[in-house]
Amino acid sequence: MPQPLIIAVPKGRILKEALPLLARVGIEPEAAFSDEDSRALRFATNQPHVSLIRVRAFDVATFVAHGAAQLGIVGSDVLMEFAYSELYAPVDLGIGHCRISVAEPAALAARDDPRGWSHVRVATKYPSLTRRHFEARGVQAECVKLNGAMEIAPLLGLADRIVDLVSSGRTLAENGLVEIETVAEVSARLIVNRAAFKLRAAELAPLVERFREQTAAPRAA
Ligand SMILES: Nc1ncnc2c1ncn2[C@@H]1O[C@H](COP(=O)(O)OP(=O)(O)OP(=O)(O)O)[C@@H](O)[C@H]1O
Ligand SMILES: O=P(O)(O)OC[C@H]1O[C@H](OP(=O)(O)OP(=O)(O)O)[C@H](O)[C@@H]1O
Repeated sequence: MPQPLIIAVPKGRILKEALPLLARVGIEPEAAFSDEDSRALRFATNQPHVSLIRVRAFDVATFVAHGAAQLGIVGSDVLMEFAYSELYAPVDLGIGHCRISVAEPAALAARDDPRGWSHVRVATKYPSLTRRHFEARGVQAECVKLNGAMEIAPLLGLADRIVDLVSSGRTLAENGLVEIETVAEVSARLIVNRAAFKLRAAELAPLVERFREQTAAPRAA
């Protein structure tokens, strides 16, 4: 019997796209996994030694970095924020596409010139990435850390600007904000605990390859 293998996947948006990908790789969770009312956190799969844990997006990286899970699926936004050295991210899964952008109220944007910024106050879920982004162009960023609903912060005077995920742009538009610049393009990645990848190479390397093949493979119509 092989050692237990735990794969961490985020609740929320990526999950919907991740499930068909996992199925193509040959991993199908028990029915309760897709039941949003289920309070269980760990789920069996069609492979007796493989289980899935369903955790918050940022926590996927933490579970895998500490070896509590061997594999995970996580947005590259999370990897850019934490830069865990214990994580190996070998496959861009081509799902969860969006971007991280700087945005500000439309009225401010009308008279603003980003080239003149020397200091900005930014509400964000990504303080580390935000500071690095602005530092690289000589701007000091003072960050107010929020965990969601960043788009309301400028309207209430908490910060002038935000750094957050943008996909359709609808959330920005509905809150009177406009995108000023893109910080990075985002997509979901397969992550592997580096120590596990070395110690269990015979098992994990072919599994990583299957993810790579299924990611590259054309989708059935
Ligand atoms: N609008 C979007 N379009 C595409 N992908 C997105 C979008 N928003 C988030 N993502 C991706 O999905 C991941 C999880 O985002 P989601 O918004 O579902 O989590 P969350 O609700 O903020 O997480 P949590 O509540 O666990 O903190 C993000 O890290 C990002 O990679
Ligand atoms: O450009 P859009 O298509 O409007 O998408 C962007 C929104 O999607 C994400 O939030 P999500 O809806 O996942 O909720 P959250 O605030 O709980 O993270 C992100 O934080 C934005 O608020």
